[in-house]
Amino acid sequence: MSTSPAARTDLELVRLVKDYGNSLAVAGIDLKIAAGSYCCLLGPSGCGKTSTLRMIAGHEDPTDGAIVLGGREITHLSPAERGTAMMFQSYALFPHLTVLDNVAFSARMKGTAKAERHARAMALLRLVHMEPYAARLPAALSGGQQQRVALARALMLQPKVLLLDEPLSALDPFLRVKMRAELKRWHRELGMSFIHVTHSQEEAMALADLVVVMNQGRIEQAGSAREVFERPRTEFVARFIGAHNVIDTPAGRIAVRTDRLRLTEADAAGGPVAQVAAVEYQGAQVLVHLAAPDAAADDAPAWTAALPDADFHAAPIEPGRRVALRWQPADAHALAA
Ligand SMILES: Nc1ncnc2c1ncn2[C@@H]1O[C@H](COP(=O)(O)OP(=O)(O)OP(=O)(O)O)[C@@H](O)[C@H]1O
Repeated sequence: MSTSPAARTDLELVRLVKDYGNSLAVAGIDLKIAAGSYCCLLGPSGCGKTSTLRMIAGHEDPTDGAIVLGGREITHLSPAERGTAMMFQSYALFPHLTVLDNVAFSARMKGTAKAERHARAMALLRLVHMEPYAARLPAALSGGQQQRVALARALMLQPKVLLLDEPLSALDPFLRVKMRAELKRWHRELGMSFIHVTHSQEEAMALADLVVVMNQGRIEQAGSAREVFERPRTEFVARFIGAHNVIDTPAGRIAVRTDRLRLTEADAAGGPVAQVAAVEYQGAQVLVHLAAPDAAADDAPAWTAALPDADFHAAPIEPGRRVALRWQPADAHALAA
């Protein structure tokens, strides 16, 4: 499905707030999501990502601010009127209805004739490779199959934006990777925006064109996966995305990727010094975990250098050794205070 540029629909959140009284879940966020994007709202438990998604869906009333879809304010419209559809974590299929009737349910509520709604539901089941299961009840499906049906059911509403609340969290790790590829394919084929809530940075990096990192009801950084990974804006983002070191320097706090950190003799002039706490062989690279000089014995290592295996084996480093941390100036990213 492709749309002309004029028909492309942005979703915009304007100073959006959700205050539950005892907790400020979303603290006034501004965000623009281009039509056709795959956006992941990423952050730890309690950061406000589900509240944000539920406000976009119309399942939660914002305390303040606005939600605009394609130039139309939808802040206070009912879920069915706003051009969004939500796929829930639990899939929420009706247990007593067949797969076909589950998918066709919203059209039945709207009074669409049986032949037409069944034809549309079948076409969507074909899209998600579930056509052979149309007559089954949900209990006779695997988790991955139920999820496909839930997706087809959400698509029946012909949304401009599909909202996915932790869609992969109930699946085992093997199926999760498989379904990740499926989500990407469906997104490409359907051309609508997907907004996907996750606490997994790996999932967000694999799927999203736009990664929105949230912390305590605020957006820490929004950008492409590469931007967020290569130039984390804050210490929170650097630590949450992982594979970064946060290092204090005279010029301020910086982030340096673990694969860009190099180790030299500790008596070379200048730079932070560390003690090798542990060495972990990982095949293509070797992780050297480093303790700050003033660390207590049971502190977690402060930094990690991921060294190419050939470099490590050419000059092996033993635990207990004192080393200096080195990096190229271009690999140091200043972090906002
Ligand atoms: N219905 C509610 N009533 C009161 N407080 C709530 C309600 N829903 C969420 N909260 C609080 O708002 C904050 C944000 O919750 P939210 O569910 O949006 O975060 P989240 O990032 O999606 O977390 P999780 O990954 O655990 O679902 C939390 O402190 C939570 O306890």
